[in-house]
Amino acid sequence: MGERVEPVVPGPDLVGVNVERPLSHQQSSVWNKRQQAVCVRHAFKHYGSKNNPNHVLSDLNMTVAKGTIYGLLGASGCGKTTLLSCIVGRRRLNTGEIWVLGGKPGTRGSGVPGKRVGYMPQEIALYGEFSIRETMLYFGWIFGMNTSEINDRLQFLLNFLDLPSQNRLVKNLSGGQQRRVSFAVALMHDPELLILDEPTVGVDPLLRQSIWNHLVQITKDGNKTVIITTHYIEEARQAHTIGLMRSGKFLAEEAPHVLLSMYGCTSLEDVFLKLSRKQGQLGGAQPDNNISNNISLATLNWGKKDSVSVTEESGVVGLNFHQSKEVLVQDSNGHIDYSAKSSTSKPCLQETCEDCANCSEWTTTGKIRALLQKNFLRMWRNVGVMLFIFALPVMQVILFCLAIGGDPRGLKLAIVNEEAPYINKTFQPCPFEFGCSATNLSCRYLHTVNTSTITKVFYPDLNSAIQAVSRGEAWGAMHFTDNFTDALVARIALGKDSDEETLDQSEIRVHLDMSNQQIGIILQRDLQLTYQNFTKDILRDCNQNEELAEVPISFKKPIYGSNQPSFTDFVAPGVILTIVFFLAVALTSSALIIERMEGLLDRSWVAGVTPGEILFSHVMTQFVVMCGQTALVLIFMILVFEVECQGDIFVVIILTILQGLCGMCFGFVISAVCELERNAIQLALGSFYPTLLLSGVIWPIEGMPTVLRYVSTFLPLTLATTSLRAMMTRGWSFLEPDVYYGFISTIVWIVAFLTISLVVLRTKRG
Ligand SMILES: Nc1ncnc2c1ncn2[C@@H]1O[C@H](COP(=O)(O)OP(=O)(O)OP(=O)(O)O)[C@@H](O)[C@H]1O
Repeated sequence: MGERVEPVVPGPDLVGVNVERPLSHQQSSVWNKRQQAVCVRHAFKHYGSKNNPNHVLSDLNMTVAKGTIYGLLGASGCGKTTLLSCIVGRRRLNTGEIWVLGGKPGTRGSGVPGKRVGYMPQEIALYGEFSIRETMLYFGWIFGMNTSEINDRLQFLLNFLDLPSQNRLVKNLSGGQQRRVSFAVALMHDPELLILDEPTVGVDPLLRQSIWNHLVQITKDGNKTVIITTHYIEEARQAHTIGLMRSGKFLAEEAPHVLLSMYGCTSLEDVFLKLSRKQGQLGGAQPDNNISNNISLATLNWGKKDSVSVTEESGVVGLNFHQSKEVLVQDSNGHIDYSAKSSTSKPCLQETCEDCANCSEWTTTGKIRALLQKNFLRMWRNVGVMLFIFALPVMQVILFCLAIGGDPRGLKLAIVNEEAPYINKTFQPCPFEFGCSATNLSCRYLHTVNTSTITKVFYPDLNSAIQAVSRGEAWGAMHFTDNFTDALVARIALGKDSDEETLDQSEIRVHLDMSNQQIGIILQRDLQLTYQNFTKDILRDCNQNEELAEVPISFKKPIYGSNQPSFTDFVAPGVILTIVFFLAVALTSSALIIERMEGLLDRSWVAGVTPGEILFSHVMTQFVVMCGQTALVLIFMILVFEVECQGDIFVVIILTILQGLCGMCFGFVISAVCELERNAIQLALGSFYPTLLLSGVIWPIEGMPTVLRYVSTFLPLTLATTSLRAMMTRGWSFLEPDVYYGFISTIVWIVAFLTISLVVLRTKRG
């Protein structure tokens, strides 16, 4: 008994076939060094609220020895991925402790998450538009490798995993090839701990075998550890230890051959079923205490010449080492120790983290460089989308300038002129010789009407004209009585002494369709102006002072703007900011969601990239795009369509860029808050109209009820719009409060949005 017994683990030679493989001397000595790669104690984790929690991990204990393969098995939804994400520092336990490679995940200097861990998530989690080489370069840089190291490793992985040409785009690879690339990414930096979440799902048997072969290979020297989940229970025979998980606990944590022998089963699936039934009967995870009696049988039946040398500290230990009160430990003399010592009370072996010294070399700058290159490459690869991103603001400006602010033209006016004769129902045009003695003043008035705005349509009687308006054929009906001229002359001559009939007959009667306020007001304005011009003409012809026709208010040269203000000039500043703000929202609102849904964000977190670094890289990338968009918007608005800009163009540009930045940050908030892309789109679109309506872009906020006006002031676009309007239309400098309030408000919003995004991202990261 004193002679050394070689431990045995099932070999990798055939997938699903239990072939025993003696451990190397080196490996077994490593196991005996009591090194733990991962140690989990009393782990509790739930999702959902405290009132309605979904308990996923309940008092779970796990020990993974260094230099071993640990197969994590269990039914779908039992909590495997959750456990792994806690191990890699993606999520935090509610209670309990986790030690990984001698440190606590997420703590400074632990290297986890970070380069000490290689993680292959369940999803493919690759950038489809990247080639295999670009994918490897990106992840290599993230892990602080230099390009020549990456190239060397890439060549090895291409050969080893039988990958196609390194220049093939990931999206054009088959599902199996993509999985292999994803596996290669996890192996890229040769991590100490490899965590593989179902790497063999949907993979053909040959490839599965080669994956397992490699895992066995890399753990051989005892320095690398692998935790792997799989639904193909039988393939896990090749692991050194198996953790059978159910309802958030381990039913057993044991070497596969021991499990098979102990339960007298020929397949691990049967063991799992047996244990699950047992757990069901017991109503918990406590295993059968009598099971230890089978252990001697198990060990006796094991192998032809070997017995199982299991040590508590190796991680390849007795039945349910951490779950039961029974501990199977074989002493140096080969005696099995059944002492009822609960392993759950055993603390994790805390070692110093020797390899963390070089963790600090792995700088934020390197990661940000990789993230920036990745973001720009993604943009470049989607060049069609990029062109659209730049064409969109130009299109919006062109459409705005062409469609908004112009005076309506060709407005039909139904005219009934009882003074003008009809011959055979055909209108007899008015004579054009208008002298002072001209008898037909209604014709003269009509002649003065601005024909580009108003199109005159003549009707024989008032009734048919009004019906035309009712049918929508004209915007108004204008009626002159049959003795309009005489009555008007008498009215002018008699003045205040005019009788009722004279006043009535000299009136130009207009019945307008006022359903469209803009058109109604324009018609009123034009008809009144026409009357002013008409009376001026007459007075001039009759050698009278034509100024008598003027309304005695004189509008001098305006202090700001012109006497004929354009609606375009009023709306343009708000429209510039709205376009830049919401384009930036559109650019960023789904940026993180897409990465999150594709599992890429998870991969980045585990690689040790922080939320701040991710946000910063996105801000930088989108900022470049946004500057281009801002330039195009301002060039088209100011240079091409000659929208008035009285102020300092440099300050105008700065404010516009800041608003774009503000929109980007708002987009990041949406992206961080929303789980699904469609929710992000809904939120972005849903915020567009309220912001547009309440920010004084299309209507002065002075027209709003007081409360709404107050609310409006605190929106990101309101003060900025007022500021830009003041600069563009009044030419005010930055020193005016109206101007600098816009800057202050924008900067405050940027900081607020960035803070919210960071907090939400950190919370979601766990
Ligand atoms: N982010 C989350 N929010 C709420 N519940 C979650 C979340 N992630 C997982 N769950 C729930 O936790 C439980 C365990 O999920 P987990 O993904 O860990 O299981 P799993 O064993 O990995 O499953 P599978 O083998 O199918 O991948 C499931 O009921 C799942 O619905």
